[in-house]
Amino acid sequence: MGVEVVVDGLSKSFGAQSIWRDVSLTLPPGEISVLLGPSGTGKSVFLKSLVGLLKPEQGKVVINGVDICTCPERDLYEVRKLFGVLFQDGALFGSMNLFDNIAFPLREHTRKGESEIRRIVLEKMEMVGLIGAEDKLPGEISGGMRKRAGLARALVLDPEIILVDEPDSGLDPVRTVLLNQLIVDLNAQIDATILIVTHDINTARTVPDNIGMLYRRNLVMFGPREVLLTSAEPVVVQFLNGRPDGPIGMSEEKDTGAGELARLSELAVPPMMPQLEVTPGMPERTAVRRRKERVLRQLRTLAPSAQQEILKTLTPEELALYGFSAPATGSWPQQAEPATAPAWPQQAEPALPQNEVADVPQQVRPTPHPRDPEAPPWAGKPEPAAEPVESSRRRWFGRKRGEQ
Ligand SMILES: Nc1ncnc2c1ncn2[C@@H]1O[C@H](COP(=O)(O)OP(=O)(O)OP(=O)(O)O)[C@@H](O)[C@H]1O
Repeated sequence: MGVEVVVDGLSKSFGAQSIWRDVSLTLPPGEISVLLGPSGTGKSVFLKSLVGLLKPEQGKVVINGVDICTCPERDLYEVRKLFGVLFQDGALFGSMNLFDNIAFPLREHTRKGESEIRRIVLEKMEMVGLIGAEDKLPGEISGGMRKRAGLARALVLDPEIILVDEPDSGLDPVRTVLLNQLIVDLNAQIDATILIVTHDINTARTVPDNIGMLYRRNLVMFGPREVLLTSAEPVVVQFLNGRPDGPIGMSEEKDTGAGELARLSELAVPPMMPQLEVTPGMPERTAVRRRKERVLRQLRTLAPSAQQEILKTLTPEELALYGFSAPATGSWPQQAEPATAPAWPQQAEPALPQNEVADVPQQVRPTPHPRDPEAPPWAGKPEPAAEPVESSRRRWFGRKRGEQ
């Protein structure tokens, strides 16, 4: 199974330019997460910081107990072996054919013989559908093939963490969906922890288990996909609807007028789309079951709209097991206290320690846009405090790290 990546209080600047500050999130092991954000918000800088290519000034990135921001170079070298990175353009060497490009990390970082290298390279090329293209140069193939070759190269060292920078850039919608399907299938086969950086709405809505969003130098949120995809935060609604009016503008520092926000508040949050399933014949994604257990443990801390979407994914047996009653009329949720601590009948692992449950608020970031009358216009209209939805949204958006 992939390893957990814990990011705690990370801040990065270039000179006087602050890129993002105090970013905290945990990439759950073996799950697929997406980091969204408008252009220039520092998504690629975040990926490079995770793999130790850039050094944040503050905070930690802890992987297998090693803080890669402060560890000695030799420890960083070891931790980096856990990673496979697919850069935007595939980052292939133009003068090498695909076979040699994909074999490169094996020849550089291992002592494997050429026959073993050949076996591994062909296995990975088959996984990404590139068998037969071994002798092609990167300049002779399409953008989609280059991405797949980059993915094959990212896989040859059997990574436990895969970082993917904008898999959709330069691809048509069909190739994008095919690449997304490939990533989901790969996750089923190797159970690696995957983080995808993108601004493609369709990818965000269909691929990940968890979604985060960077905006104005802050991590607006990070958590189960249902939270962001049902959020009514103006910046999220604008982004998911791909609208010109709203807090996001050509300039990062755009001010939003009241009229724009009013138009935005009339927009519906797009309905949830089903998550991509693995291709028939592939192994199941074991991360799906682990995630379900994890998310159900934190269910009551989530916004009601997210709770509803999560409960809809449960079978009647799971509803009964977790102490939720099925809706009589199709309205959700009818949530009761679970009779017992959640436990799957087939669960082999011991019950989680208490503090693991207490970790949940670390996923819940305070909003940089507090909804009060003093807030700037882009923060949106304050809603009546008595509304249960609002109070629950405050619980999701307004919680400080460490608060229960
Ligand atoms: N090595 C660097 N030195 C100085 N500034 C940098 C460096 N790398 C990135 N930046 C700056 O950091 C900011 C964020 O860049 P980044 O590429 O991470 O954004 P992004 O969110 O990935 O954008 P896009 O979605 O357009 O790819 C930009 O202003 C960029 O100019």
